[in-house]
Amino acid sequence: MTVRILLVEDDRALREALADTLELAGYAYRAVASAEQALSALAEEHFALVISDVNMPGMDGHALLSLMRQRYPHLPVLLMTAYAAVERAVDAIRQGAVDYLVKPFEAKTLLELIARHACGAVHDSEGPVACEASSRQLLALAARVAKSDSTVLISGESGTGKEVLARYIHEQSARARKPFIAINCAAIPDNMLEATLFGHEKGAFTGAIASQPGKFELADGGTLLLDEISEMPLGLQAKLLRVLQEREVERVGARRPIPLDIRILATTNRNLADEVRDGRFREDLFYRLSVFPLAWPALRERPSDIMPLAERLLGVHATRMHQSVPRLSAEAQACLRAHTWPGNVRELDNSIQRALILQQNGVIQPADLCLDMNISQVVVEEPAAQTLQRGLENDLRQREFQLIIDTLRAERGRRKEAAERLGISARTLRYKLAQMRDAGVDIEASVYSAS
Ligand SMILES: Nc1ncnc2c1ncn2[C@@H]1O[C@H](COP(=O)(O)OP(=O)(O)OP(=O)(O)O)[C@@H](O)[C@H]1O
Repeated sequence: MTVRILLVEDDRALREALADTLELAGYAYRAVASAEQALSALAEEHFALVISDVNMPGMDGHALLSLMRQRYPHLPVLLMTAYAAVERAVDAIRQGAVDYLVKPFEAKTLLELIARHACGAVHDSEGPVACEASSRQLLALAARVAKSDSTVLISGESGTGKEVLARYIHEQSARARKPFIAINCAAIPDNMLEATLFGHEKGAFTGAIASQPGKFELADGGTLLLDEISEMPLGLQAKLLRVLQEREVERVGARRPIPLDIRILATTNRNLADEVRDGRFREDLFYRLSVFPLAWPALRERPSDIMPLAERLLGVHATRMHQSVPRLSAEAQACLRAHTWPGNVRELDNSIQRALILQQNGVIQPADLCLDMNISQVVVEEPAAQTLQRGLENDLRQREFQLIIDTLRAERGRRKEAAERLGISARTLRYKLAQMRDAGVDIEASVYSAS
């Protein structure tokens, strides 16, 4: 999934610093110094997102934004504004910018906004969706470990996407053109698991009317995924350990070992170390499998993945159902963001599929998602655009408040210095602090509390 970003900033030092941030985070980008150059770049290639400064000589960021809105209505634009121009940021959002950043900002803030806005546009691309910073890191790590032949143990709650990650490792490996075989250890009865994995010779047991290769042999040259490995009976664990050590397999009822060239991946939604401690999982096998452990966090711990995943799943299922892709209403989006997703991505997947069936007129409403939550908490009784506008303005105010608190903290409460740092007069700062008090912010407590 390559996300290409256009960066527009006239200040050379800042442009280079931002470009470094993008590069380190693994984004492809093109950096230009003016709005005019940005328009030529846009005419030449496709970008998933534009990040633009507002104050630039020649055409400014607002003029660039309105031109982009006309020419590329679906292209998300993030504006970077100076503190003093915060009021205009509200205009920018009205004009169609997806968000704005108040300078100076931290790299982390920039990357979070990119994740939120650039990745949603890629629902038709391949590979796992990973927009939250932690997910991107996990995927980058998986891509690196894929190049080796190391055994990987993927852990995570049910439905977090462990199998998706396993496939990704296979596809990124030198074995990509060879088979990927997955077997769910929990879904096969104990007495069948051995023959299914190892294969059997004719007559090895009642009903074995012909010889049959096992999953290990079928995966030869490729990758074998042992899903829910914690459910494997202890006796079989010993046999599996032998296969991993010897790199050969013996069919049930056979004498001759068959050499194997396979890579093993395993998943678990239990804590395997606990299973070892309680005597349900062999310690030696645990160490052999977890040469390289990878853990998918629960979906609620990676909120920036929710919307991009919802968009991807909408695209996938709508195409499968020969339907055009409906839009998620602002209220439905708020519901998706607010839900805690105990069933992780699988629950989101189910919810999107239900919504595709229930939606009317190409717009998904909260009720169509059938989430087990109190929808009235999320839906405000006012038109969607107004709700959204109010949300953005609140968000903007929150960030302004936070910036003031952070600056006061950095200046150890000295107002004059803080005002200077913020680029506003001491009077404006007084006025803003009064506004904050009115809004219920305990300024002293916030500034002097441990951060
Ligand atoms: N990062 C992702 N990008 C795209 N789709 C995903 C992603 N993660 C999960 N999915 C989708 O969510 C569903 C559940 O994923 P998956 O089967 O990989 O989860 P799991 O952790 O292996 O679940 P279980 O523990 O129940 O076996 C699948 O339909 C999968 O396509």
